[in-house]
Amino acid sequence: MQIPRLTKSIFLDQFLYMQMVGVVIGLCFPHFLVWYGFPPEEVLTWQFYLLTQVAGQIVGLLSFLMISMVVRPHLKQLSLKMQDIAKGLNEKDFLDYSAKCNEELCTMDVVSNDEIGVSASAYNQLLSALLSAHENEQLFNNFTTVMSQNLEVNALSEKTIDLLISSTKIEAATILLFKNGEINVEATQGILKPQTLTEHTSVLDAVNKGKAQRITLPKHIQLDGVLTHFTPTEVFIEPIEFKGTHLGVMIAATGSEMADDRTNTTLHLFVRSMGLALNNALIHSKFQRLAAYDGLTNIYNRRFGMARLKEDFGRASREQSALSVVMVDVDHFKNINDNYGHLVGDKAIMLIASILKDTLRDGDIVIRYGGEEFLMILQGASSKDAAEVSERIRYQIEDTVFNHGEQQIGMTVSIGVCGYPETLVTNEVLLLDKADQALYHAKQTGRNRVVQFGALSD
Ligand SMILES: Nc1nc2c(ncn2[C@@H]2O[C@H](COP(=O)(O)OP(=O)(O)OP(=O)(O)O)[C@@H](O)[C@H]2O)c(=O)[nH]1
Repeated sequence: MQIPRLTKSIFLDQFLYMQMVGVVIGLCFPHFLVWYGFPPEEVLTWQFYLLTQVAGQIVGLLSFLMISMVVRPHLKQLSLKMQDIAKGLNEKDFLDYSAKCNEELCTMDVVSNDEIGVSASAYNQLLSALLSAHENEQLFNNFTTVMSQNLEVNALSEKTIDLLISSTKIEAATILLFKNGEINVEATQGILKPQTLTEHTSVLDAVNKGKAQRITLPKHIQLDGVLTHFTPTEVFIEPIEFKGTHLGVMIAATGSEMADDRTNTTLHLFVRSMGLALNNALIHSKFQRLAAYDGLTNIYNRRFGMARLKEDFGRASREQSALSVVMVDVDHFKNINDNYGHLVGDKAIMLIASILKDTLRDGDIVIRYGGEEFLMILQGASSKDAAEVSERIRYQIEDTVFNHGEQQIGMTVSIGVCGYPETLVTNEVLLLDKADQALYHAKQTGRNRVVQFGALSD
């Protein structure tokens, strides 16, 4: 039953109704006393009426005060806390509010099982739903940033695993990707021997057939040291796909605690969204490779080589460290083309490129500089060191016989070397130019030779 509202305040309405009840009680009470046996001449007097009216008003007032004292503080607490949330939501960064929000500060005490208690507990549930929705929003924002800011497959995979482990119950994870017919470990954290997972049937099923698996391990089964450093409770094998193409698989394991809803949702969302981001990253790396490599020899092309030389020279001149460039040119290469055809010439170029590549140390690079001309950048090598390496290369090429059917084709190279800072040049183009002069000298003085620029100028 709804009692009509008299004012805009429920508490004021309550007060007015209690006063009305007081008036009615004050009017009825003398008649009740007559019915009970009191003499009418004593109780049906205006003085007695006045007295009962006053008593009725006092009872009405006390009842209003009691209700105000019992109910009002709870409602007030609820309204203040709700105002706090509203303020927190309006602020730009809800993060501050949620960080400050502890049980004492934000939650309501549930002190009764009536509507007031139900409101308090509904408020608490709403608050925790709001905080967890906000946490999820933050997490997905971070994930979107990771996806949009990382175009490298490796960085993207590593950062996704970092985020997954830091924000869910997942404690170890590995991302395996399918590339050039092989499954490779792209990023891993907390998984022992991730490489062995590439042969596991469940993993192969995920990669080849897109089959997801969730394995719950009973508590008594100890898998210590097999998959992770800890005892996993659940292992997820989730295929990573893009438009039906299987790109790879994410393997994730929870630690002591089972995966909660947030972990499940996050894991699935990450895996689903990663398909697109990884596909973009793979395309990007293919383009990068195409842009940096020479199609015939699969070594760096001139464009990439020049950019790299600029960087290396900049570092060497800043740190005053050694850097040598070596120009290698095949002798009378035109004859090979003329005598055996261009296809054989191409194979000969490929052979020379692979010999050069195999001779170099880690960190040194070989570039196809022109048709049958190669450039090598040797970091930390003096001109003397570079000449020694060049001499080995010259000898090895001279010693290698290139078989074409029945025929055996011999090749030689001429090499020009220039080293910084022995030859004190101001930029990398000048350094190259000096090596080119040394090469020219090698050609002019009979070919199949190594010439150092420094020796030239002496
Ligand atoms: N097959 C093949 N030949 C190429 C390629 N690039 C350049 N050449 C050939 O390499 C030859 C280079 O000839 P030249 O510059 O005259 O030099 P060379 O015959 O090696 O003589 P020297 O350098 O003076 O010892 C030319 O015949 C080019 O056509 C290539 O990618 N494939």
